[in-house]
Amino acid sequence: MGRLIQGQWLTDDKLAELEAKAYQASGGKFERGTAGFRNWITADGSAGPSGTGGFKAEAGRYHLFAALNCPWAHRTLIYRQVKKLQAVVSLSLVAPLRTDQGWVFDRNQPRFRDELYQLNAMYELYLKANPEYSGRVTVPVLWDKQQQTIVSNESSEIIRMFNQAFNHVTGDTQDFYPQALAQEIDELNGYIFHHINNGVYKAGFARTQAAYDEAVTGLFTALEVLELRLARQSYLLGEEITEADWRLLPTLVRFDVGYFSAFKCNLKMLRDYPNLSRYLKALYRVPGVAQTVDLDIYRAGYHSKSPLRNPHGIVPAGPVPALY
Ligand SMILES: N[C@@H](CCC(=O)N[C@@H](CS)C(=O)NCC(=O)O)C(=O)O
Repeated sequence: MGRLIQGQWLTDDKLAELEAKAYQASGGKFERGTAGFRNWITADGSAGPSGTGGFKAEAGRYHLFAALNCPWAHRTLIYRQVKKLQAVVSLSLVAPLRTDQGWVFDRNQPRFRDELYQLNAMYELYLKANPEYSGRVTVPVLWDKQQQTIVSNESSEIIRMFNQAFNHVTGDTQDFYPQALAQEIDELNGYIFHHINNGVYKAGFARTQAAYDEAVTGLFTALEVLELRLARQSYLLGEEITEADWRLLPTLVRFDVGYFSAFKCNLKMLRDYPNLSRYLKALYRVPGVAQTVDLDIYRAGYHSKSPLRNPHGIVPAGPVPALY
């Protein structure tokens, strides 16, 4: 994996000591860091809730860097489809497997080539934005071709920009974050992030039994809560799809093929929940969404070789998911 420290790429062996100290300080719990670039694209270029202004929504100006296997990047890919931004915001996909150089592109596979700058690795993009950058090199990244810098590397904010900043460009006015539901969506997002989106990682990356037990209990309790909620209504907030649904989908769609075995989230499979399964299929059928999903990549990605979790890199054959 590795990380940039003052503009230098450091591989995992050099970082292992640093990381072990962080786990020691947290009692074996996995703790997620925060993203470093937090500007906003707005319809008129005025500043958003954080960062600086100057990022006006314009066709052709911005580029999204994403990984198909990354659930956070997945949100942004979904929004690019459902908000009809394919022709407005261009896209590069990294190869769906992290290496000791972090996320890299693959010139031999057209799907995973960077046509914008012919980059070899994502860290080169971070260095283009800031040659002295220190921190994790994460996807997704929303890039401004005009100012040659990163607008944002925080998926929860990129989807809010995609939700409305480009409406005048695309003519698409669907609103997945309506003002009247904003508070309820935020509260549910917080709950789902803590127990489900990040809950699977807390289970999978735990280094003590207690940390794993806590995460897995929280995760399955939350799934039961949502299962009950979906007995009364089609989507999390009622009969209309909202941001809360789009943020849940990437975790649900990876559950049976990835988290169940690779992260030991195995009290139940997602398919054992009738309402969540029906709900997942309904979201999957929204035009454009299926193109953002690749179960074989998830299965291979979550079971890739890892000295801690899967030393031989054996990819399990099942389960065969029932998505369609
Ligand atoms: N805050 C970020 C987190 C994104 C994130 O953690 N991405 C992972 C891939 S799933 C990543 O790129 N990790 C690289 C690393 O941690 O070095 C977001 O939600 O956009």
